[in-house]
Formats: sequence, C-alpha cells, structure tokens
Amino acid sequence: MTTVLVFLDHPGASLAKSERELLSLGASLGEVAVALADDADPAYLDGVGSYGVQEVYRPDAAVSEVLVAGKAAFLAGAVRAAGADIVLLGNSYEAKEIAARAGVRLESGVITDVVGLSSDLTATKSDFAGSYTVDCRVTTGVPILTIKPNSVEAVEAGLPSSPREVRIPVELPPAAARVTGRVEKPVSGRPELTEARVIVAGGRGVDGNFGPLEELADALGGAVGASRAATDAGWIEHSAQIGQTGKTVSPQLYISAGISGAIQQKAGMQTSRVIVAINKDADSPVFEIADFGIVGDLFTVLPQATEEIRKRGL
Ligand SMILES: Cc1cc2nc3c(=O)[nH]c(=O)nc-3n(C[C@H](O)[C@H](O)[C@H](O)COP(=O)(O)OP(=O)(O)OC[C@H]3O[C@@H](n4cnc5c(N)ncnc54)[C@H](O)[C@@H]3O)c2cc1C
Repeated sequence: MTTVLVFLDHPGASLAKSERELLSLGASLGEVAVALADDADPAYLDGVGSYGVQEVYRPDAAVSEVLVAGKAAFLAGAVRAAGADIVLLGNSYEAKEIAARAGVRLESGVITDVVGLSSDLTATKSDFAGSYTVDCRVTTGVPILTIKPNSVEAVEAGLPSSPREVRIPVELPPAAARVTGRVEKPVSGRPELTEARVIVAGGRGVDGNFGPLEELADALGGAVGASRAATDAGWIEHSAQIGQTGKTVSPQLYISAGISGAIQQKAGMQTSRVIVAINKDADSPVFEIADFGIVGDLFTVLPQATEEIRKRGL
C-alpha cells in the first residue's frame, strides 16, 4: 500500500480548506499519515482522523522557533519513520522552502506549484511566469510535491478515527535566524487569498478606492487582491499582492478590475479557472487572458454587478 505523508504546518481551530484538499488528494493516492509541525486542538486532530489517518508524526523539539530549517529536519525524519512513498505540502513560500530543504536531506526530487496530479504521479504545473503548462515527474527518491490551493476537490471524509501520535527526534540545526516574537494578523472575515474560490483584484485603476471591490467580494464570499501598483501605492496591505513577487492564486473565479495584465501580474493568477477583466482601455493586455471582458469604468461596472448578485441572492 502506498503511504502518503501530508505535512501540515500551522494548525488552526479546525482544518482549513487547503488542508482538506491535501488530505483528500493523499487519500486518493494511498494511506495517509500526517506530519504536524505544531500543537493542535483536539477538534483539529479529529478532522485529521476523519480522513482515515492512523499516525500523526510530531517533532520532539520546538521546530517553529528556528524558521524553516527545523521543520525541514522534522519532515525528513517523519518521511523516514513513516516509510512514506509520496510527500504532499501546501504551496506557501514557507512550505516550498521546507520541501526544498527536506528534498536535499532525503536526496529526493521536489516539484512545486502543482495544479494537477495523475495516479502515476505526473504533476502538472505552470512555468516561466505562466507562459508554459508543464507535465513533470520526480525520478529520484521520494516525490515531494507542493500543491496549489483549489487544484483538487476537498471531499468530506467522515471516517471516525483517532490518530496515534508518534514523536520524531529532531536535532535542531544551528539557528542562523530565530523567531523572536509573533503577532497574529487581524481577522478580516474574508477567506484567505490563496484559498479563496473567488478573488476580486484591483490595480492602479482603483485609484485608492477599494470599496466597490470589497462590496463585490463580500457579495460573492470572496477575497480581495491587488496588483503591485496598488500595494506599492499603499492602498491595500502588501499581503494582498498577487503576481511574481506576490502570492500565486488559482481561484474558480478571478475578477480583475483596473489592472493592465502585465506579465508579472499574470504569473500569479493565470491558472485561475475563469478570468473576468474590467478595464476602460479596450486594448489592455489583460483582455488577452480573460475569459470574459468588460470594457468600462470599474466604478460603474462593479456596483452594478454587486447589486445584481445581491438581488438574485447568489
Ligand atoms: C521584478 C518585478 C516584479 C513584479 N511583480 C509584480 C507582482 O507580483 N504583481 C504585480 O501585479 N505586478 C508586479 N510587477 C509590476 C508590473 O510590471 C506592473 O507594473 C503592474 O502589475 C501594473 O499594475 P496595474 O496593472 O495595476 O497598473 P497599470 O499597468 O498602470 O494599469 C492600470 C490599468 O487600469 C485601467 N484603468 C484605469 N482606470 C480605470 C477605471 N476607472 N476603470 C477600469 N479600468 C481602469 C487602465 O486602463 C490600465 O490598464 C513587477 C515588476 C517587476 C519589474
């Protein structure tokens, strides 16, 4: 039986959607074990158990205190202890770095930004700022794959099981950088950008007023994103930036408003399922990648869309 080790980093009160997606993908490939970097609530562990997970591997040291190096050492130990055949992680910058460092320790191949995985472990990803869609396979060691949110369907598992905790001895690497304090981000009530099924993103055309975008995002239960021009202008926090030097997203629906569609912006959103672009310039390059385009002023179009969606109770 294939053993799939799923690495879960920051356990919340319950399983996040992207974590359920990883566990669902793992369960479709074989028997799932979990490597859990941090302490978790019983409700969270129940959620993990509901995917049939029998073993949860935990570090015997405070790996979170030394940034990614400690977590990579723990993950490599958990892969050996579980006899894992496949390793799945999320696709945050941190997860990708942990994957890379664990890959070096295990002499295993790593594929990041995976948006599709077939049963023979051929991974699909987009490369060179979204210019190519590439199929690739790990040919050495235990395949380590980081999976983009919204790439697989999260199925509800519901198997009653209480996973057994297995402690992994971790020798913490000498800390070149240590965590000295943590402040939790204020909760916005909107979904996390990389997990959202709907994103309404604004650029320079928003001219400092994200209000109409927030209204539409709330009507659709979505998140608000931005181009670098908007984050550089200080109109919205940097964590909302999508693109080459921001976040990579692949929601079901990406609504781009007042964004020209530069290659560096496209790099972060090109794999979205459906792209709707609103721009007052009919020749804007954003229309080249849009499934639906509206030539118009976003301050006219967005409120109309919001009103219509609210009217229909969608
Ligand atoms: C190394 C590097 C990394 C980068 N990384 C990123 C990145 O991660 N993410 C990113 O986004 N960019 C990134 N950039 C910047 C990128 O090249 C573009 O400069 C940026 O994406 C432009 O943002 P924008 O589309 O919002 O602004 P603009 O290009 O100025 O476009 C604004 C658009 O809004 C339209 N508009 C104006 N008013 C309205 C209105 N009222 N209604 C409708 N439409 C309107 C205009 O027609 C125009 O098309 C990077 C650049 C470099 C060099």
